[in-house]
Amino acid sequence: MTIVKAQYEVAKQAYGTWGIDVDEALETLKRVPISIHCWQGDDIGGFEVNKSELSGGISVSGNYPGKARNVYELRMDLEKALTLIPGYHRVNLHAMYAETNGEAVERDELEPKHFENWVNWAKEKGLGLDFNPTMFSHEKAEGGLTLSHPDPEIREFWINHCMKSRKIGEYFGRELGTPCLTNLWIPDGYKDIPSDRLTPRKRLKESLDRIFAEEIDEQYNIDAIESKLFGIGSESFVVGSHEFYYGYALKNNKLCLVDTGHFHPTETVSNKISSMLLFSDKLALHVSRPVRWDSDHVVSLDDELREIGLEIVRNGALDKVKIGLDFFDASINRVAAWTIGTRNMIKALLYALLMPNEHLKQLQEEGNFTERLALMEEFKTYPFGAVWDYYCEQMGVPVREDWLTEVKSYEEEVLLKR
Ligand SMILES: C[C@H](O)[C@H](O)[C@@H](O)C(=O)CO
Ligand SMILES: [Mn+2]
Repeated sequence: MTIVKAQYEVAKQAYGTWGIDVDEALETLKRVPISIHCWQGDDIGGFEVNKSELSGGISVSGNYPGKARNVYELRMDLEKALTLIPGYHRVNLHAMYAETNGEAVERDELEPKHFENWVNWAKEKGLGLDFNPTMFSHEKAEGGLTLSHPDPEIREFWINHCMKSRKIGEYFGRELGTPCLTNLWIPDGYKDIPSDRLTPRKRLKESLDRIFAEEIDEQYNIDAIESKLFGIGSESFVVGSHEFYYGYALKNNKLCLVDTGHFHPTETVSNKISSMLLFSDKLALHVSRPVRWDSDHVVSLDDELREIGLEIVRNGALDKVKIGLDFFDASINRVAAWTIGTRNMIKALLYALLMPNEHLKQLQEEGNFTERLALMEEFKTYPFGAVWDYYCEQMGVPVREDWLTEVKSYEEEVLLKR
């Protein structure tokens, strides 16, 4: 028996005394896909022929060597990261990762054929794909407005891009046998206090109605809309606020996507999940780590991440919440960034699966807050790490920090030669 297995057996006993079936928890965990965002690998550059500077009020800092310079390198780096992350996952693409054979193809002309290589790759690797229209880093988004722009021609361009994106999502879903989540995030907003909040919101609503007019089978494509409180350059007003999209999603049967960095600094997404799920069947997450602002730091196993995991698990929502990641750090090795952030997300789910959730709920119902707090605290030092290590071993990925050795060799052999 390996040490990892021996420690696992001890952990199993500890959790077993609380009626927690650890083997079953691992079986459940195996079936939860995380949508890994491709854009960590190239600092949200994309590979368009007529590529523009990053815009839309999002920003990446750092110049760690080895970023992917083309789609082949990006896929290669993703493959490396996937060998270090336990489980079966998805990759989340943006329209700006289209492959157009050196030809400049405008975003409103993108088609499934421009993503054929991604689909073939996903088939080969057994991955699902998710998608996003790219509504920034483009001359037509320079003023910070897209679907709510006062100019109908500009709106038309972005409406068409979104309609094309849904068709690409449908293609992914059809080809891969797992529905693609096509998520729409737009940067639209104003730096300073607006004199009219309603008109841009009316225009955004009309644009969305046009984009979603065509019914697409949810077996293939599921639409999501992502809100935001503020961005760089849209500090005072964002057209697509949470209330706006939540209202739209409820009325039009769309998925609301909540990004953990898109709220007021003291407002938590973990506290929204139960409310939102009382009114919608599904919701989507962009798990990020805002440090004082929507800074998109690599996800850490902090209190909020654990709380998100707990809210999903204890409310029986593992198949209702589509978990995606959204962070980008160019100051560290990018393959390591994916590995750290994704492993942490999975750890948070495992942590939640190993809690005596029903018992804790019961204590709360009984008003026994002393025992509720005592147990929640004691479980923080239960041998969760031993179960995690065993999961990694069982899934054929490096245990504990062993993955770092692999990232270091990959850095020397591949990344530093770029
Ligand atoms: C690149 C992503 O689409 C982007 O990060 C968006 O999801 C977001 O969160 C913007 O702040
Ligand atoms: Mn996001």
